[in-house]
Amino acid sequence: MKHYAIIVAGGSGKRMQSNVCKQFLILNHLPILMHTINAFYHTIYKPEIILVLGVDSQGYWADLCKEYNFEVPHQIISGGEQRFHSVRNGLLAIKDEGIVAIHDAVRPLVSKQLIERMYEQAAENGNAVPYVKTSDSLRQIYNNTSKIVNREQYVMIQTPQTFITDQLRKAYQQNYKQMFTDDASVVENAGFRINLVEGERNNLKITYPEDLRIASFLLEN
Ligand SMILES: Nc1ccn([C@@H]2O[C@H](COP(=O)(O)OP(=O)(O)OP(=O)(O)O)[C@@H](O)[C@H]2O)c(=O)n1
Ligand SMILES: C[C@](O)(CO)[C@H](O)COP(=O)(O)O
Repeated sequence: MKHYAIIVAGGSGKRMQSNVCKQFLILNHLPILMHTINAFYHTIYKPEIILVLGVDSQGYWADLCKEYNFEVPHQIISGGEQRFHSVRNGLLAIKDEGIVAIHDAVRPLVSKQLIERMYEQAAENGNAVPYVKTSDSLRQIYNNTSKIVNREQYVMIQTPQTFITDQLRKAYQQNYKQMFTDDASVVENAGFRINLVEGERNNLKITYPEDLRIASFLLEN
């Protein structure tokens, strides 16, 4: 069975408010995206890596690879308007059957153990989607007010979300919907049951400036 990793790095990082797209920012001496690709490359599965990049970023990435002597083999595919379109473009580059992990470029702290667990669980169950419980209380907002909800009924979803190619290909034939904020939502809407697997608290998504400082601390400790 072949193993693939689609790393989506086609976003512009508006919430980070930096001049350089956040996936290229330096985290403890290495661009975030290189940490992320290395994490997959160093697993026992050594997946074929498909890197989805915005057309405007591809030259910059080539320069970074030279500057950092980055030699992990990867195929570059152009991104799309939304994350959904970027994933779909990456998926079109996969011709064989296998297991595909889809991962946000901006989750560089993902562990080797979590990636391997996701591939194993997807092989057994068709898909695997990592989650963590919330330690905060949750409220639902409506009509200018809010109401407490039962937090035991909610979990927070991470990546790598991992699927057998058959499920992903069927799911990504659908047209884009606003509710498709991740791959599990696309696959579920195509009629497949989602298999939740425990994720990792450290597997944070670098979204806001303070996340970069937290990630830097976690990497060093
Ligand atoms: N059209 C898009 C949009 C997002 N992504 C990727 O999807 C991941 C998760 O998205 P997010 O954290 O929202 O990144 P951005 O869209 O870049 O950030 P923002 O929403 O703040 O602009 C990121 O690795 C991002 O590069 C992508 O490949 N293609
Ligand atoms: C895919 C994801 O990281 C799962 O938590 C999340 O849905 C991405 O959301 P974003 O708003 O595109 O960052």
